[in-house]
Amino acid sequence: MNHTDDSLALHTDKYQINMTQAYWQDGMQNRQAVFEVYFRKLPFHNGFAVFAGLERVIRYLHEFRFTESDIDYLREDGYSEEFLAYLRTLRFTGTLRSMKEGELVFANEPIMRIEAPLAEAQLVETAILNIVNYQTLIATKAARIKHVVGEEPCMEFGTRRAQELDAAIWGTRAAYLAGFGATSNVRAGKLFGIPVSGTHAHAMVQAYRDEYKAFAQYAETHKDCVFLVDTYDTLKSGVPTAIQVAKEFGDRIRFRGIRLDSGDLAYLSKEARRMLDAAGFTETKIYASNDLDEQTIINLKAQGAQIDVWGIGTKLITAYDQPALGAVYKLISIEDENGTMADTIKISSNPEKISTPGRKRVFRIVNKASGKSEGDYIALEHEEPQNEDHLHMFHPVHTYIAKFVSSFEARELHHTIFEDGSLVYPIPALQEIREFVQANLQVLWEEYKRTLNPAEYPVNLSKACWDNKMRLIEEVRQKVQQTMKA
Ligand SMILES: Nc1ncnc2c1ncn2[C@@H]1O[C@H](COP(=O)(O)OP(=O)(O)OP(=O)(O)O)[C@@H](O)[C@H]1O
Ligand SMILES: O=P(O)(O)OC[C@H]1O[C@H](OP(=O)(O)OP(=O)(O)O)[C@H](O)[C@@H]1O
Ligand SMILES: O=C(O)c1cccnc1
Repeated sequence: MNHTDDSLALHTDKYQINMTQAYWQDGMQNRQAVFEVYFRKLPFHNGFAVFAGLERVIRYLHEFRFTESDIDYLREDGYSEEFLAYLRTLRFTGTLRSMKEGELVFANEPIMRIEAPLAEAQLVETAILNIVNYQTLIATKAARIKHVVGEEPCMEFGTRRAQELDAAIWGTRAAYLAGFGATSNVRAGKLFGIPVSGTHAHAMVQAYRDEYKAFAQYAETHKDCVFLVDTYDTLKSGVPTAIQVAKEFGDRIRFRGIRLDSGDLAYLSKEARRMLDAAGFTETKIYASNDLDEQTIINLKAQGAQIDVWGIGTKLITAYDQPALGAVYKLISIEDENGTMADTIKISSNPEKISTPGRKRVFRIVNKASGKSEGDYIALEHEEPQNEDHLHMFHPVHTYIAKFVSSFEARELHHTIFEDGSLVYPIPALQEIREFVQANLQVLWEEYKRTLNPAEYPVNLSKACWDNKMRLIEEVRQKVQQTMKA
């Protein structure tokens, strides 16, 4: 490395810096700009996503600055001294409104809203999307897996397969937040207080060239023992040897379990259970791992597998079946040359992809009688849906799909995190976020939670928000027509 890696300011796409340069040269850099973060499609065909990444976004914005090494590097790239001097002064001075980490989020609703001088808001886009896309994706995958597992513990085993070090660490945190119970990554334990636990690998049995010696040595050195029983022959050698060592060591160890890591996990777990029970080890748990995900787990359960603890690595930490969430960062409002805010829109031939202009608030409309959510309601900044007796909720594209809701609680989902550059939000403990996820899931009807073909959760626009969108679409249409005539 030629330069010290002492900041994340350059963790951005070059075009952000180039746009910033254009704004700065034009004197536009301090115009207030409002951007929103949202995705258009839920990952894994799931019925909801679990938002994760806020804590890291907070750290990033808090520390945002171009260091001398960043400036030196940009100088080599030919940027002018005047522009570099300007970059050196930049800090995040804006306002961030965001959903809390652990909030359930759906397609086409703003997760975050960044309101800042244009240059700042533009420069932070890439890192914010990088963080939110990955962490939300993994938290959602973890929630899917946890949903099919149910009450049994899930352990995160993915570090060796993760897309490098950061992904392992923050992915583990996302998995824990969404309901996993422990990780094998010791550094994640140190950094975030996640419970760390583990068994042992085939290498240990191979190193001793003998299962008995390996298990016995493990038992000599550890009170809690989980023996990996599939190195040679699970039922003929692994399980009997584990039982033998456990009997020999008696009270000197706690024989917590055995781990199965290959072969037919349903058959082997049932046989192993029978053998452990027959030997009196009815409390000893059966751990299973080997490329597990929600599909294999559903299948194993359907076969009556006797698995008590699930170790899940590759398919979780890499979001194997959908390796990217497509959250975007879109400009929704910008200060014009007269100092007034003007809403902006991005048109698409696909109506679902047309952005929704203007500063907005998102509410979860919870039916007071059932305690369940009727859907999310996106309103313009000044609106107070809570004050309405009957809320008209209609589909933003197919507007005839509509209902009136009464006796509801409109829970606002955005919170102020930074106010004019100051952090005003107390970052919650990870444990609290974990509990928040479970409480949020309680509010969702089961129809939205099933992993296969879930029902589509309503995300509606208020009439005022919808009208504003239609007004801008018409404005753009007229502008395009005038351009064509000219
Ligand atoms: N009873 C089962 N029903 C459905 N899937 C299973 C069952 N048992 C195991 N699996 C899954 O099938 C896949 C089998 O993996 P693989 O082909 O690598 O076989 P293996 O026995 O694990 O071999 P290896 O020794 O190379 O690990 C894994 O994803 C595993 O989780
Ligand atoms: O299967 P995952 O969900 O990724 O869980 C982690 C895997 O990592 C370990 O073995 P590794 O894959 O390194 O080697 P092995 O399976 O060939 O023993 C462990 O035994 C699991 O199988
Ligand atoms: O502790 C384990 O059993 C473990 C840890 C990482 C990967 N696979 C298994």
